[in-house]
Amino acid sequence: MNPVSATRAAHRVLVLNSGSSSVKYQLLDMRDASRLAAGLVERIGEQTSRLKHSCLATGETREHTGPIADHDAALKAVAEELTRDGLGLDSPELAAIGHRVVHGGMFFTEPTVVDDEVLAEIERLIPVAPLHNPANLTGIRTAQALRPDLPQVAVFDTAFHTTMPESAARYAIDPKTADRHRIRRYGFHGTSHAYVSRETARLLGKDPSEVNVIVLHLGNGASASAVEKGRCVDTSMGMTPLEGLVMGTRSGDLDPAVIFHLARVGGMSMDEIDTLLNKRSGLFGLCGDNDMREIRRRIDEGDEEAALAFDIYIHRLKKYIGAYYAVLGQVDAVAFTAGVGENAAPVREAAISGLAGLGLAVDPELNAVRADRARIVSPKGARVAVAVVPTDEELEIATQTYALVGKNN
Ligand SMILES: Nc1ncnc2c1ncn2[C@@H]1O[C@H](COP(=O)(O)OP(=O)(O)O)[C@@H](O)[C@H]1O
Ligand SMILES: CC(=O)OP(=O)(O)O
Ligand SMILES: [Mg+2]
Repeated sequence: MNPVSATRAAHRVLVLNSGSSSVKYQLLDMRDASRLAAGLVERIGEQTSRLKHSCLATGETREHTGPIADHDAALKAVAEELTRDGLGLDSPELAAIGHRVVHGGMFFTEPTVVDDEVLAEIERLIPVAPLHNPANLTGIRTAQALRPDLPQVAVFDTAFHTTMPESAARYAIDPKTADRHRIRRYGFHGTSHAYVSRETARLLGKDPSEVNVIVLHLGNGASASAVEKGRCVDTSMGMTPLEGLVMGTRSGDLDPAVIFHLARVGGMSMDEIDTLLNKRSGLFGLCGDNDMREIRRRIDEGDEEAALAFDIYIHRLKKYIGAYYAVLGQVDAVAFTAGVGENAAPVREAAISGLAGLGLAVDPELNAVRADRARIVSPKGARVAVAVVPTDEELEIATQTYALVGKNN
């Protein structure tokens, strides 16, 4: 902890992680990085929206169901919950509000205090992040309206990946066309990849500058990254969060000609294809379920459709582990994180199986342990560690926000 910050009157940070139909939030006390309140608003825009709020100080949890029309209404509902706990946004103890912004393009390589120019640039990037950036913008604008005097800080999913070499970031298309339309690999989930690669180094008792890590962020959206001595050198998501691994509802990698074929021969419109690949593909498209828990349950009951979806998911994951092994040349750890990575032991086991030639294995007993802490699940003395490292995007956003606001004070 920084002793200067400990004496600051304003030491709380509210973090807003606005997704396309949800808002996750946390209020943290940055003197010890403890969580004061946390919650989630889901299914925004539907009749059955749900707000789940926990106050860590009192141990109280509240849940409301009912229509929440948009992100603006969602944020106002969150502000009311915080006020009920005596943690309202009007508190002088609040130092800043940190926002996850999914697409920062090439422009934003670091967390940034929001001003009109920053807002305009996030807005210009909407065409390459149509599901995410509009929600992030609404979050920022509503927060500004509630506390116009407070610094609003944007923390970009893309920032950690801006260290990628051109050989990894460029697609093999004519550079003039690419530059005109800002087509390149940006990568996403960067806050998570940064946090998890650092925590993995810590777990190994090393400095991040001493280790090479393959991070597998497997949530609803999923991405892999190759992190060399603390810097990202490749990642599986591309210009948008559609490329790469098989995800909950997104296809990941696909022959681009499939799109021409669906349009020309299948008679589908571009919007229909977009919806198909982003919202009705991946695990959901393959077997009708996007939740790994449900897929495992079906497999246990002998469901072949679910088993094939699982195999396709694992095959893609294994390919990326191999690819990033080759990109890095030497690997110290493979780290599994996010909802699936942290909880689904069969996914870790299947993805690593058969990779003993690369020095990779999981110990079945260690892998079966359920715990919230970072841990190694490879056999003792293995050449490469396989680790489970819980991600904490909200803590990372709060830390970056507080550091920036402190610098500017
Ligand atoms: N116990 C579990 N076993 C297997 N999968 C799980 C478990 N808990 C959560 N998951 C998976 O995690 C996913 C959500 O991950 P999360 O990182 O919260 O995603 P996101 O932040 O993208 O919404 C769920 O869809 C589910 O598939
Ligand atoms: C960028 C991205 O895919 O985010 P999420 O996993 O939250 O959808
Ligand atoms: Mg997530």
